[in-house]
Amino acid sequence: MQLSGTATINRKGHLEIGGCDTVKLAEKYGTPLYVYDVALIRKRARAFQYMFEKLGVKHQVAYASKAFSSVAMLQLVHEEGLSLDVVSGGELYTAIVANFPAEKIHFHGNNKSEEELKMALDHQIGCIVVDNFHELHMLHHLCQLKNQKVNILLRVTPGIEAHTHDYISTGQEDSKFGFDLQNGQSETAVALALESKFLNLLGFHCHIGSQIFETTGFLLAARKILGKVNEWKDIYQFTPEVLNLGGGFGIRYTDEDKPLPPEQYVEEMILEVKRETKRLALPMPEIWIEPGRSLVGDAGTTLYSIGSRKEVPDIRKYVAVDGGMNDNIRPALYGAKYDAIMANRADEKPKEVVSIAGKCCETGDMLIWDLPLPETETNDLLAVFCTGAYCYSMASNYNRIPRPPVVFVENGTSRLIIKRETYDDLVRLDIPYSEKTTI
Ligand SMILES: Cc1ncc(COP(=O)(O)O)c(C=O)c1O
Ligand SMILES: N[C@@H](CCCC[NH3+])C(=O)O
Repeated sequence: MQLSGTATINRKGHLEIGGCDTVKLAEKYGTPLYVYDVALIRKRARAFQYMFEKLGVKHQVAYASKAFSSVAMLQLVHEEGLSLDVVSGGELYTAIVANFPAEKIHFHGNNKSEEELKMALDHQIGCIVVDNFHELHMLHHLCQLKNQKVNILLRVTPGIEAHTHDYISTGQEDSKFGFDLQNGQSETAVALALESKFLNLLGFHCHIGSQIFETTGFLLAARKILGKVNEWKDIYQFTPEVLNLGGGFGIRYTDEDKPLPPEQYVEEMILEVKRETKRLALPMPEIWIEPGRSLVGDAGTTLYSIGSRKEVPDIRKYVAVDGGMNDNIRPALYGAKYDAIMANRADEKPKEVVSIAGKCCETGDMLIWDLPLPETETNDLLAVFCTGAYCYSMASNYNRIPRPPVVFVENGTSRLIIKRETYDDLVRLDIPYSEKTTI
């Protein structure tokens, strides 16, 4: 297995990330523990911006904070010059606490509440990505009440089947997201938005899915949208300032995955949009993108302590760790595959094949099937790679298990950025029955 970013194996045979020995990190912070390689996040952030700058194309690279959001993470994202995509009042609140510049925040979601839209307007965020007619009317009305104008993009569904898991495919016609591009919904939305003196229509957004390894779908989406723009331009005297092609760029979880470098996704998109706008004599729009997983996914590693073992003779060896579907729901939810090594004996050759079980009371709580490892012992340290995206952010307290802490490592220094939950945290919102509280 190929190590990512600054990960390496040190002279003691321990996995080291960001110049920090993972065995020491586990001693200091306990396990399970999420460790983020800050240098790798910075590298990815720069890689996504590089081609836009090289080719002189106006752009925004907005980090999709659903992948992993915390105050420190958003501060790092801002330090690297990115914009931000939020998808709920909670993600927006985190951005505000992190002092993220409001004008660089974009608000997504297929069912934003009135309260969430008011919050976005109160903070005068950069752009609201309007998903449906209900939201379009509600936003117009709220702006009218406040006598405030807001920038919007219309999220369109281009009718593209991305080659990925059904649950994370979003560009197909039969989707809960966006205005359909083919059946006239998008055109009606354009007309309504342009009629409103409170909605400043910047352009269009589409997001075709997640963990995508090729550029075809993105290019096809761009062509489809620009084709419609061309049809509508004389009717509405409107051409978009912004074309947002979403996120979804794939990463390597295991050696089976073959993602493209960030620069290639961006370069091909830019060239396609340039070609198509030239062909149709349309003005070149700004291009915005929204990478989530590809900015943080392989920068995250989860450290677990190995506990119990169970052998089913001639069938399987189960090795259990002190976390599982609470801190990484992806194997149970999507059948996602991960790679791992023994962090405290990373220089040893595999001696057995084991299956890594989580500690939840669910048969499906299996993190990795059939993993070659050196002979495992209780208290060995397992490092599961590529857990930076959609692991902490989708973590739960199922079985009343506290969520693990998160540390950033960089240049030999570790820094706690999210504390471990305590048992007290778990009961913090509980109201004892004995108080006879009535609502
Ligand atoms: C609208 C939107 N933008 C961006 C993303 C980020 O996707 P990814 O993490 O695959 O880059 C998502 C999630 O799939 C999304 O729904
Ligand atoms: N949570 C998904 C990605 C969802 C993206 C949201 N649109 C995953 O872990 O792969």
